[in-house]
Amino acid sequence: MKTIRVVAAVIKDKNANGDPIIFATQRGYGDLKGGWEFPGGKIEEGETPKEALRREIMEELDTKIKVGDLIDTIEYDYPTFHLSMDCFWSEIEEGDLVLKEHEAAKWLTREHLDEVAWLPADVTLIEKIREEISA
Ligand SMILES: Nc1nc2c([nH]c(=O)n2[C@H]2C[C@H](O)[C@@H](COP(=O)(O)OP(=O)(O)OP(=O)(O)O)O2)c(=O)[nH]1
Repeated sequence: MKTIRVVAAVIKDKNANGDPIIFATQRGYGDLKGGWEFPGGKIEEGETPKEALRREIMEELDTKIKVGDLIDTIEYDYPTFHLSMDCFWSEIEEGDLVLKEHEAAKWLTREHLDEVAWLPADVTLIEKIREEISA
């Protein structure tokens, strides 16, 4: 089975109460349309994962991000390909997260992480995020 290498940004901020919030986006096209994910996409030849992520977020959301630590690399078998996805904590550096390709987006607090229908590959990542922002 072919492997697709993807990078995803878990963009973190704080709400008015000072609670951490995470930016989730809903896929606007393709087989997985309607599913919720973290913005990002495929790594192109010659790019490092972090470079790929900055490029993707600029293309999809017209926003510059600062890419921080790796949260996890998700390995998941879809029916037609294997996904290997590096997921990074990220912060907005400049821009307003304009939805250029996605259908919708939401900021979620820890308590509301289960409110959206995540893509199947993202479910274990959500558990990890929940643990990491509980501190
Ligand atoms: N960006 C992103 N992709 C995810 C997540 N979870 C998950 O299973 N994926 C899958 C969906 C896609 O098959 C692949 C990402 O590729 P992509 O965003 O370039 O999607 P695509 O194939 O529609 O893009 P394109 O070639 O048409 O530009 O990874 C996630 O949280 N974020």
